Amino acid sequence: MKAVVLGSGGWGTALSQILCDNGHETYLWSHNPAKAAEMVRTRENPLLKGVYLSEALRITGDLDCLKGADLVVSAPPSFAVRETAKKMAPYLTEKSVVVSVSKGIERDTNLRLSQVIGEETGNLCPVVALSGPSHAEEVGIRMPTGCVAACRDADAARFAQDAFMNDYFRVYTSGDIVGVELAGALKNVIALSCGVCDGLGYQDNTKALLMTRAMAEITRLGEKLGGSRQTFGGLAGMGDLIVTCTSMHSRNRRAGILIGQGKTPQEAMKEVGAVVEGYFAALSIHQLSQRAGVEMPISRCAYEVLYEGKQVKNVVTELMTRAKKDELLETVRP
Ligand SMILES: NC(=O)c1ccc[n+]([C@@H]2O[C@H](COP(=O)([O-])OP(=O)(O)OC[C@H]3O[C@@H](n4cnc5c(N)ncnc54)[C@H](O)[C@@H]3O)[C@@H](O)[C@H]2O)c1
Ligand SMILES: O=P(O)(O)OC[C@H](O)CO
Repeated sequence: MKAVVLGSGGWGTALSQILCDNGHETYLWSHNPAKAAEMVRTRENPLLKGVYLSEALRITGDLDCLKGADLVVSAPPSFAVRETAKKMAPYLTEKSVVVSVSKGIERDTNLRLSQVIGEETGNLCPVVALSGPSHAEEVGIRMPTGCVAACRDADAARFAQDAFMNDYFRVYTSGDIVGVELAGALKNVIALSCGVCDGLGYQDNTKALLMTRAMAEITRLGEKLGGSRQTFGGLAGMGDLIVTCTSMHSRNRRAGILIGQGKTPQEAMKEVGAVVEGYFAALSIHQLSQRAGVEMPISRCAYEVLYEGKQVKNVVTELMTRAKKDELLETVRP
């Protein structure tokens, strides 16, 4: 099989290495030809330090590598998914399968990323969402990892499962692409918020409280928008929430730590030096939850800190002193 990965950040690079390990003819495309040339020379990506890229992996800045591709992986930051889909569109056929691995919601349209790709490719071929607890740094060194390949087209989901699965990368299929994509985008804001707790010096009780109540609000919005409740308890939901809220690999969490320590969001993102999707998602989620009439106190507070300059200390007090509620019934005590 011929596979092409578009987007040479840490994640696109780690996934291209999996496809290569699985014996597929694999291309890794960078939108920056100079960066592609440097990776060819060093066999390393500065965004995935310490991972040697095998000689069989073809690294290029030439889009013509898409000619005859069976599998196309869309792996840019979410803000560049539409322009990347535009670039792949002329090369796709009805037999192609696109796998979307970015985690976010498109700004302004609030579309899921598979919907954005579908729009730009005229829904010519199926788009599978691959998501789960999977830091590129660990996949790159072949640590056992699990993800979900979700698509309404079960054959396409199985095609992606077959392409990626091996003895260190386990892939489950799912028909709930809505839930899988939303879970991946929503958890980034919570990972950032968890980092803020760390930055403020709060410890394990606080983070367990935050993660558990975040699951409740993420699931509430996800279900309202058509996702399945079970998905939010699975790898793309709970699994990814755990890994991003607890790992120092997480760019969202690291940005949050810096904000908790007093940096502005812009300073924090600059210092992290890689894409912090939670910053962008906070805005879309705020709009989506307002439109759907779903209460999301943690995500709303993150939005207020990131976009309205609210002080993090005030936000914590506000969250802790909200009206008294029943945990299961979600009702407020009069
Ligand atoms: N890093 C991970 O562990 C991981 C895991 C799962 C999912 N993801 C998701 O994958 C997506 C990409 O993240 P990443 O970690 O690989 O990013 P990264 O921060 O490592 O790198 C971003 C990459 O995007 C490239 N880029 C910038 N503008 C572009 C454009 N207009 N067109 C194409 N490429 C462009 C940059 O050159 C860079 O290579 C994000 O949505 C992220 O949430 C990341
Ligand atoms: O580094 P983060 O916070 O963007 O998280 C990366 C992945 O989503 C982890 O599954």
